[in-house]
Amino acid sequence: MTFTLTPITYLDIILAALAVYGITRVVSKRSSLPLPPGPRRLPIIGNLFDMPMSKEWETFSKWGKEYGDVVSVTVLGQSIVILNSVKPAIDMLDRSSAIYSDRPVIPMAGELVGWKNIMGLLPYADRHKRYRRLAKQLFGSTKTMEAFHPAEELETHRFLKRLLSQPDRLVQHVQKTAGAIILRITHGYIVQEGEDPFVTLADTAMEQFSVSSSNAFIVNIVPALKYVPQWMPGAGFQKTAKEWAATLEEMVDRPYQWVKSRVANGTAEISFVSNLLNEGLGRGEEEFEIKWSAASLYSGGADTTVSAILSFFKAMLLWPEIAQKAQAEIDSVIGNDRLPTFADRDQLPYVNAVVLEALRWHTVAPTGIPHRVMQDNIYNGYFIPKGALVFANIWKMCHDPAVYPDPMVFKPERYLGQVPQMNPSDMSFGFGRRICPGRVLADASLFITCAMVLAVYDISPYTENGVLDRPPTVEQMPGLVSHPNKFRCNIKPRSKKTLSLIEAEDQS
Ligand code: HEM
Repeated sequence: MTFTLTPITYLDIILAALAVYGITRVVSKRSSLPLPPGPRRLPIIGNLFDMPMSKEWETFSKWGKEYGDVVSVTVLGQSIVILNSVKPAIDMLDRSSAIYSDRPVIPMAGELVGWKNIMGLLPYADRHKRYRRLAKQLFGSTKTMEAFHPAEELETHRFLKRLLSQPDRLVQHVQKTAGAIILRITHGYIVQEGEDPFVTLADTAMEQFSVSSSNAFIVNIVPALKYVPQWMPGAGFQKTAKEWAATLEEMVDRPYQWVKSRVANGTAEISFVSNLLNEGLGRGEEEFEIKWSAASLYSGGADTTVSAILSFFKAMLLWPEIAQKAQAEIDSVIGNDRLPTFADRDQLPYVNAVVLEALRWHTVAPTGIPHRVMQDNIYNGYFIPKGALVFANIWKMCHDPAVYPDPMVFKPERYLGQVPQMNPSDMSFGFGRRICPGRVLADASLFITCAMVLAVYDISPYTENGVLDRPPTVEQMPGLVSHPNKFRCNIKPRSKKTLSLIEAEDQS
């Protein structure tokens, strides 16, 4: 796919700076209290040139060392507050969630393409609360999630089979399985082997989201440009926005119509959408909210789960002794006549600790999604202005040596024994009223994948023409959702017995 982007020039930046100059002055005069500390601001542009172009969490962590756990910068009049430890994140985003739960407006992705209707970008208002209520009914707790355990087990078994037939396509299989599980739960849809039309559509729309929410589009820096008509020179982004809006609409509507027709003829599987339609919902506004909240779950859940599962594979490659310890636990609890299931979970403390460590070691959403402050506020003597964007530096929280000694080492033992270290689920899924609504599903997917994969496969260094690969480097790639950097590995059945478990007919 090719994208036409509008390059940003210094003139653009200066224009944007002048446009917001007035706002800066108003904000800075609103309180006599100081903003939280941070790097020195220049007149008008503030910290524009201090802002990292990617991997923000690294710069944010450096600032944290210099200025403390609550840091602030200003970019073209926009205040940005960075929280580098759990305490201020809980104080502000959880305890004061009534005023810390809005989201920023992203002109290109949100307004022009239409992603503003997705849960993650909705303003904090009634519609957002209704979406969340719907999602909570579905998988708000381990109990409600139980209805979907058979589907999770079945799809993960299909994943094992795909790995057997094409072990070199790990990333594609993980992507397919994550999409398959969510589409099954939200729409009762079973993905096709090979290319699946709904998965392809969703992946295209997500790719477009990633570009349209970046500063590659100047309209994201100068929002007033969104009013420029399409025929004006330089307004090519309006045409792109129209095309991408059509993809998004299709991604939201097609799977919904698919379920609707099955509910009408009585052949729909149990799912988020079919449950709601069977309850008699689905007219006008309700229909809009059902289909957009279902699509929100796909867009929030597919890529994040992929990142977490890939990091698990990489960790098992780098720390084979940990994989062996987990395998010994699985063998002693389950034997090797069947695959693990959710019913075994309580008897597998070490595997559960591997799941937690995978979540911490590689931080899937290193800076979360920014929250926007809805009212002026004071925190520890600092002024937090209305409209400020608050980033939780989740990467730092998960790699703080004071909380997790040797933070780059994968050590599931951290969570076992008399004095376990902090549970990384407490921060990995964000905070307050915006906390990830898919966290119970994410945890379930991670557990069943780790348990089933370890039960039947050995993960070892890749060999090409008899030459062993060197251990992969450990790096988090840029992005709101960060994947581990590329690596390859051998994935082989542990024994003839486990091979027969992989090849067996589906259990569920
Ligand atoms: C390992 C997997 C996952 C991680 C680490 C993760 C992490 C996060 C984080 C950090 C946020 C931002 C929270 C905040 O603003 O404070 C978030 C939001 C969100 N997540 Fe997840 N997530 C994961 C899986 C999922 C899954 C499986 C789903 C859906 C099925 C999902 C759906 C969402 C949605 C819809 C939001 C937006 C919530 C809102 O704005 O109200 N996520 N997630």
